Amino acid sequence: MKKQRNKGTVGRKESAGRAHGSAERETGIRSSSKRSKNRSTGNLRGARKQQAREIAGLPVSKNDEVVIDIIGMNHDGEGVGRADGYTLFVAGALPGEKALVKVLKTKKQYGYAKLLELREVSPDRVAAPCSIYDKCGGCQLQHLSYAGQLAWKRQHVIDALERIGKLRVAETGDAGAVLGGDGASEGAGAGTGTGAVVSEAVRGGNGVSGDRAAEVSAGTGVVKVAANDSSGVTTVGFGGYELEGEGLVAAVEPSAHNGIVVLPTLGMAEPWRYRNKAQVPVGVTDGALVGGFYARGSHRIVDMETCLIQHESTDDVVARVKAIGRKLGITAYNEESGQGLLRHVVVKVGFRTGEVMLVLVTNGQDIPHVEAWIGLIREQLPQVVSICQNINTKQTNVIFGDETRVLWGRDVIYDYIGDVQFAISARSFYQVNPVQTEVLYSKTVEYAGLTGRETVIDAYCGIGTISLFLAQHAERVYGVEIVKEAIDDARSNAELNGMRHVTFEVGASEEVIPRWKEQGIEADVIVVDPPRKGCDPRLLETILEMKPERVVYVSCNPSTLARDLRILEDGGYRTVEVQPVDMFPHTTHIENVALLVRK
Ligand SMILES: C[S@@+](CC[C@H](N)C(=O)[O-])C[C@H]1O[C@@H](n2cnc3c(N)ncnc32)[C@H](O)[C@@H]1O
Repeated sequence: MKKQRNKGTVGRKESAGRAHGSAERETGIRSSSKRSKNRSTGNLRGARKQQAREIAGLPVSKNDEVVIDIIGMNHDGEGVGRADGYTLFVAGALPGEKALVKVLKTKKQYGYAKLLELREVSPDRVAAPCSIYDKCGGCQLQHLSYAGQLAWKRQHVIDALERIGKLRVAETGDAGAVLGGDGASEGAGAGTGTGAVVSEAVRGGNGVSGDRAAEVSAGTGVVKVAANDSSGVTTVGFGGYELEGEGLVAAVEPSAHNGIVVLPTLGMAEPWRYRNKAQVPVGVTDGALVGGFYARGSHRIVDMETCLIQHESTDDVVARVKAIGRKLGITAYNEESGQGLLRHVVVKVGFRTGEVMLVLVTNGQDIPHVEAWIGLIREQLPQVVSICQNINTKQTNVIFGDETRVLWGRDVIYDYIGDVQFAISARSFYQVNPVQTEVLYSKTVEYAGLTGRETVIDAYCGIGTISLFLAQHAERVYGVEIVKEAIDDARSNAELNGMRHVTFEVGASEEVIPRWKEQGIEADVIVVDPPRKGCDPRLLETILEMKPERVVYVSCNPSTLARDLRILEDGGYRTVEVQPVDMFPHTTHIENVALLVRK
């Protein structure tokens, strides 16, 4: 039997800004069994629950409604609350909020609850601008202000370094630091530019529980930062960062000279419409061809007209392709039956060049009325310079099949990161946020400290984007990557840019680099950009044996970054600085670049 509340269920969007500060302020647990006494099965159910609770020894059980304080946010972007010391994850709740939640599921160590009503609202809560935010799984943090997102990402990195890497993070000074206006930082963490003073008092009295609490005040407001409880939860309050120029920056100066400086996250001045690639699943709803996104936690396709993190061109291309498909009577692929033709519409956009590639992923070779299709796309979408078909007849979640052919136009589009030109094919990997990629790579080059005379190794080089960026400032660059097609792209991109001093090899970094060492190749700098699982231990061993002056570690996973930094520290390196870069605004992804020098 479903319990009714006088206030209805709130979604993240609805709950935004819905303050209930004057409402009842109890923090106790409301047992669902107690409140169901008027119902026929209530007593029995209550007794069972009571029993289960006693057995499990948990302070709450399923369907209980409790008012809890949200004290942190986990790596999935869910609010973390405590009910009598028991951890509850609550999607859509933010640190600093008090919320009425309903327990959905309990496990021994933690459980999940649904947000019913906000009793106290975080000042960092914003109304998500996207109309489908509640249904789509693409973004997780739109209900948190952008400044709040950046602060949380930085704190998440600090937590990982301290807890997983057992590394010492520099405390930011009593006198504070400076918010940089241009994203530049000088030396180890001393920011330059205009802006506000940032100060952080450790074990500060901002009322947040945890073993470390800090308060940061900036010129534009107050940032409360608190961190760390024993369950690995980051607790953080937000606010007070300033948007200026190219990005949102704040540099923090360490008070002591020891410890790693973790710079404030480099964010985007305009954190919307940043993606250059969309992969839109196509299906049928009520008999009509639709394309959009998979509803959260399912494989049901929901139609979508606009995605606020995609380039504007993408909306237009997808809408017109769907309309043309409907007009020509194209069938949509059905995952369950394996029938139907059109599986995905993939759109790639060159931000700098404006060129667009359209890829129709089909469940079969033949596209009915293909000439009419091409004609209409060309007529309606002049920015499209390449129309490709990729054939995928497998019953799989993998988007692309092995065969790609050009239906019309070129087989690649071009784009630039900085001054380096890249050719992007239907299948080639290319960073999805070109604006922030330039920020990330510029920081990588800065950390590499190149004068033009160095030999650099770029491990896990993909299509050689970092290698070519580095090659503009180095005497020789060696790149290694395990995927052959990526190395083919890397070589053609080197040629495209007339860079002959870059050598690429296919293979595992942990096998190829030791071989290079045996061949007498010595690196002044080694750059690594591994997948989420981090560096292979054999590669770390080889780095320690090769003893480059600097190691620059680009990472998409703070946990494995922290683990690997520990190994490098133990082997004779010192981590000087870590720069979080926001490559994926409104999502929980965190990218970092770290500088290590030989002790
Ligand atoms: C995070 S991506 C980095 C790509 C590239 N540096 C960039 O910025 O676009 C990691 C890359 O490592 C490659 N990879 C995975 N395991 C590898 C290994 N053992 N050795 C070399 N490359 C590997 C993947 O194929 C992928 O291209």
